[in-house]
Amino acid sequence: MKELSGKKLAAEIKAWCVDEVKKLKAETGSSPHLLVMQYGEDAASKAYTNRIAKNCEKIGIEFEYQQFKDDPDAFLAKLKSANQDPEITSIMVQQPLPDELKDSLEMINPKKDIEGITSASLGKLFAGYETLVPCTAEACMEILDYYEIPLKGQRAVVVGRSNIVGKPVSILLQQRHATVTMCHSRTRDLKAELQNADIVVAAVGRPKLITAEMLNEDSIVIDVGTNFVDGKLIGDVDFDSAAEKVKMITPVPGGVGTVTNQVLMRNIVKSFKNLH
Ligand SMILES: Nc1nc(=O)c2c([nH]1)NC[C@@H]1CN(c3ccc(C(=O)N[C@@H](CCC(=O)O)C(=O)O)cc3)C=[N+]21
Repeated sequence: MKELSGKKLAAEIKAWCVDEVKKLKAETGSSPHLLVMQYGEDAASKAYTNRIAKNCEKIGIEFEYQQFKDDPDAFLAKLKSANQDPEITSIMVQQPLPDELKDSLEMINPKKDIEGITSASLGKLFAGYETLVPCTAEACMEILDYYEIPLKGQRAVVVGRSNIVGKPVSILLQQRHATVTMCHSRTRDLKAELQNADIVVAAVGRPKLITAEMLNEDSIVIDVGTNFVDGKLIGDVDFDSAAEKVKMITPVPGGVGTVTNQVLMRNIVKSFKNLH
C-alpha cells in the first residue's frame, strides 16, 4: 500500500499562489480580495473560515469576513454590493444557509464564484468550457495527476452525488476518459460496484462507510470525507483496515482536504486574473 499524501502537492500549489500574487501586485498595484459571508452560527463554517483566513494571510490575499443573523435583507444587500464592487474579487458564501437564503448562492457573480457552485459555473464545467471548478473535485484530480495515476479507460467509481464533489468529479474523470459509475445511498449493492473499481472516490460524508471488505486489492482510493467524530477528523473510508488491503489510499487528514485548501487559494488568484 502506498499512502497518497496531499502535503507536498498542497505546498507546491501554495508556492505558485505566493509567487503569482507577488507578480500581480507588481503589475496591477492590487491584490486578490476574498469576501466570506456567513449567515448564522454554524461551527464548522466558522472553523473553515478561520482556516481560510490564515491561508489568505500567508499568500497575501486580502481577507474580509461578514457574519449575519436575523437580517436576511442585510445579507442580500451585502452580496449584491460585493458582486459589483471591483475591490472584492472573490466571494464565498458559507453553507448551510437557512431555506429563505438558499437561492442566494445562485446570485454570486460567476466571475467571483471561487467554489464553482453557481449553475453558470457548473454549466460551463458540464459543457467542457474553462471555468472555476469546485475545489474539492479539482483537488481529487490534482492528487491523481500528482501520483501519475492513469485515468484513460480506467473504471472510476464515485460514491456520492453532491453538486460540490460527486457530480463535478464525475465530469472531470469523464473528460479524462475514465469510465465512471455513480453510486449513492440508494445503490443496491455498493460492494459489487466497488469490486470493479480501478479508482474509488469516496464523497458521501458518512464516517467509515466504506470498509476494507468492500474494496478491491487493486483499487486506488481517494477519500474526500471530512467527518468530525469526537473531535477527530474521520474519512468516509475506514483507513486502518483499507490501507492494509488496497493499492493506494489518501489519508484523512493530510490528503484531499489539504490540497482543497490550496486549490481554493488558487481559484482566488484565478478569479482576480479573470476580472483584470
Ligand atoms: N460554501 C461552503 N463551502 C465549504 O466547503 C464549506 C462550507 N460552506 N461550510 C462549512 C463546511 C465545512 N467545511 C470543512 C472544510 C475543511 C475541514 C477540515 O477539517 N479541513 C482540514 C483538512 C484536513 C485534511 O488534511 O484533510 C484542514 O483545513 O486542516 C472541515 C470542514 C467546508 N465547508
